[in-house]
Amino acid sequence: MEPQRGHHILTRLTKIRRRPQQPLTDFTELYSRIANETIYYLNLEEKKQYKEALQGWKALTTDVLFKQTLIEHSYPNTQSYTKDELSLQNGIRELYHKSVMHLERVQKLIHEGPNKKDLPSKTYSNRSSSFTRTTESPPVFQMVPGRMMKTLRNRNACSYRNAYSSSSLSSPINNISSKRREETENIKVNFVPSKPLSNITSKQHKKSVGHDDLLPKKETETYSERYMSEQILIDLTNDEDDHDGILEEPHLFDEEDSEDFEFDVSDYYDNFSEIGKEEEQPINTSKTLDEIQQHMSDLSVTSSVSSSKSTGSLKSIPEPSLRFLPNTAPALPSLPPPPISSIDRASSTDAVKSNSSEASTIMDPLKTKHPQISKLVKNNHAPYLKGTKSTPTLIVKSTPTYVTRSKSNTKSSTKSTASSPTSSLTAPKSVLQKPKTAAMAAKKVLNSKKIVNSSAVNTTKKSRPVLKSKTPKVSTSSLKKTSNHPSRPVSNSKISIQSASVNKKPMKNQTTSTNKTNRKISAQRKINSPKMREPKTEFATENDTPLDEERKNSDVDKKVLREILEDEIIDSLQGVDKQAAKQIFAEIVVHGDEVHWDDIAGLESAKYSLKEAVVYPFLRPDLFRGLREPVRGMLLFGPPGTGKTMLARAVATESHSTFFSISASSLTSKYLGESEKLVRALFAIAKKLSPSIIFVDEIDSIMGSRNNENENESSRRIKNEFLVQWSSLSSAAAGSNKNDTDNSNTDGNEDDSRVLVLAATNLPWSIDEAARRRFVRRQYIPLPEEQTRYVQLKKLLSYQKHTLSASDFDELVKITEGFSGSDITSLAKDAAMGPLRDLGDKLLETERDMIRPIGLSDFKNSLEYIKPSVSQDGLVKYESWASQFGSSGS
Ligand SMILES: Nc1ncnc2c1ncn2[C@@H]1O[C@H](COP(=O)(O)OP(=O)(O)OP(=O)(O)O)[C@@H](O)[C@H]1O
Repeated sequence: MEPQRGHHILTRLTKIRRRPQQPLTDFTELYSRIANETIYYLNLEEKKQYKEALQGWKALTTDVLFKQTLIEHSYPNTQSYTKDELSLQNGIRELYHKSVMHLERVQKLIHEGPNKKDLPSKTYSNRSSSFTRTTESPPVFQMVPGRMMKTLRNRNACSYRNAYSSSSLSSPINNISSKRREETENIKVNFVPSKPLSNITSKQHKKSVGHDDLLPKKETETYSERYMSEQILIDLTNDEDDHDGILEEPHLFDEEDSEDFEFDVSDYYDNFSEIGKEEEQPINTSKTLDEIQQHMSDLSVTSSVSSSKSTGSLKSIPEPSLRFLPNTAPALPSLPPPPISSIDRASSTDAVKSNSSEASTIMDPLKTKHPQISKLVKNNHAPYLKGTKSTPTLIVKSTPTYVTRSKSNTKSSTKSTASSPTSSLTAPKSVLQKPKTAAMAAKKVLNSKKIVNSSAVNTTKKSRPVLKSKTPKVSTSSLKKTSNHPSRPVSNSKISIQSASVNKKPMKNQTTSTNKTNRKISAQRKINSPKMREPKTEFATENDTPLDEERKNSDVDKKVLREILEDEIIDSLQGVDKQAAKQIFAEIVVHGDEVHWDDIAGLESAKYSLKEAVVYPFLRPDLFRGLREPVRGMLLFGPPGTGKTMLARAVATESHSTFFSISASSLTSKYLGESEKLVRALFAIAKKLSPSIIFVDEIDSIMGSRNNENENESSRRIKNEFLVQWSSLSSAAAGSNKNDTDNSNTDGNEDDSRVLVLAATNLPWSIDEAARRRFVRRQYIPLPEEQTRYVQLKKLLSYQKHTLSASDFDELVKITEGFSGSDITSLAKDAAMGPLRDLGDKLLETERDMIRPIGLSDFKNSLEYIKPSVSQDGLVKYESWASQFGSSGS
């Protein structure tokens, strides 16, 4: 028994250790915060301070969406969320929905309720968003972290003392009146994150799931009504837990607490729903619409809406169903724009165009900046945000499987639906999920989709499994939209090569895969299809033209395709850790900011080398075989700021290859063995998506000399794995055994060889010898020569007003001797500021055209403090290493 127990403990420990993320604390904090604010706004409602409450609910809903996105952005690996984390996440959503319901209710009361006279005249313009709060905040209920854990585990024993921290009270943010403090001081919060709001509701739902969900709902239903009638709240405990109630199980901690008044947020909510119903009066719908719009334009969180469009679409919607729509859409706080992949560029440009023409007025779920949110609101689906590291973007994902309340069912449904556990937890609502960031991968599929359509009949590789089998039928318009690289030469063989490139085996379960894909697509289509749409959605999109519909479908298709592709690729990789593969996908560089040869001044020799070594072989693989096979490694070395990274990016752009940008940190994991898995996954995916470039900036930090005694075990392992994988590229090519005359490309493995490790370093001498050997080409990128400096300066000033004559340029070229490309850019930027500096404060009033042009004097002034960053001594070292191991690339 003992050894067995020990084994179990070890297994658990290993699991814990390998868990790469821990969002529990963040979720706990967020949950605590929502609960606190909720209590406060409920108090306001109780006191009939509806305007303040409305502002609060709005701010809260917006804030929750934002915070949740941030958390999930930080912890994207939802699959490894623990039960507690999922429970909290679910609880957060539950409270969020309740907040939306209250928002509606309060709006209704403000505009149509009998208590208009109770409304305070005070306006709270600053409370339109939680990000600009300046007025009072709710009191803070301090959570004891351990207690939340206990609460979750012992769902029935969960009361919290309302503990105020003196600091929070004294802070301006939490500056509440002493009276209110007294009122709330005795409140104790009973956090039951996963507790269903009412058993009746759940039961009702259970009954209705089979048939009612397809029937049209009453037009007059509000978001809250719909939510109440449709929700399936996930409870990770079983039913009994709910029936037991708090009294049946003693409090496991702090018995003193139980003497105080206990407060259950959910109960409080429910009570308020009741109160709301009592207080509600029949509403004169005909006169309220404009009022609501007007009022919301004053109060709501900003969102981009075309007022004219909005009015148009609103008019087309029967009023009863509209009345609460405008206020239920959670407005997203402005987030940094995601890097736009070439795939999305067209659509995002459209979005930007349309948004720019729209006036910022009211929150209209039908015309928000975030169409997916509006779609969800239209469908009355609970919005759920997920963000990638860099793109807190939303996409709709259908979750066709219903989740029941039993543990086992929850598990099975998790398996059977999306990869993210949260997606199953929120079923049957549509889920907003993070987009996959494998933009390049998606591009390939989307491109290949085009090819499949056009060349499927002509393809010579009928026997090989082609991506067609994985590619769902999509509309031709979507295909047109997605082919953003018309000039990109993609061989017909590419598709089959891709699907068969790893392990040279046909893709498993070809039919299953097709079916799965089609199911996914059709599930998404169903959401969009008018048949499946619920009444509100139909009203909302009544005016949609077939083109709009087509566009929506194609957007959904693209997103689904991206997901499918990533899943397919990961599934098809054998011997590769799935988590590591997902992480590597996040490393794929999105071609948001392409660099072309012309953008780089000079460096002609380096450019030619790169073309010969990488670009031509990638574009004409048939010519580069046998003796002419392309190199597997190329090193760019030289002083900092000479354009090495630019060159690498230009190579990626010009060779139309998948570009992986890897740094030491992205391969380093503190968990034992994880780094090696990452390296293996990196090379496997690079082969799968070939032609690929694995670009390693500052390669010396990964591939430093192995003789270094200070090197730790982990980096040694990464290095060894990297070298092994790198070698496998060469052997794969050598194994292909092609000769120059063999022009057939039926082998299907040639793309494996189109993987290049491109690296850059400022310290070439510290690279390990084994790695140096693999860099067949070592290109020195020196400081720019006169001609290069001239070209660069000309380029930099080409879009600026300047008075520099040819002789001024000559002078500038002379005085910038020893400057790197980066130094010259800095100098030009600083000189361009000269005319603005002269203006001083007048800058604010001066018209753009009145600003004087840049002159030589500006450059001379800037030269006072912009100095060359590379020393002459350093240059000597580079040159001697270049003459010994490299080739010059000026
Ligand atoms: N040949 C060039 N043509 C145009 N711009 C250049 C050139 N070389 C450098 N620059 C400018 O310098 C900046 C830095 O270049 P880059 O990052 O490619 O240098 P690097 O050699 O990779 O530097 P480091 O070794 O420090 O990473 C570029 O963004 C660009 O503005």
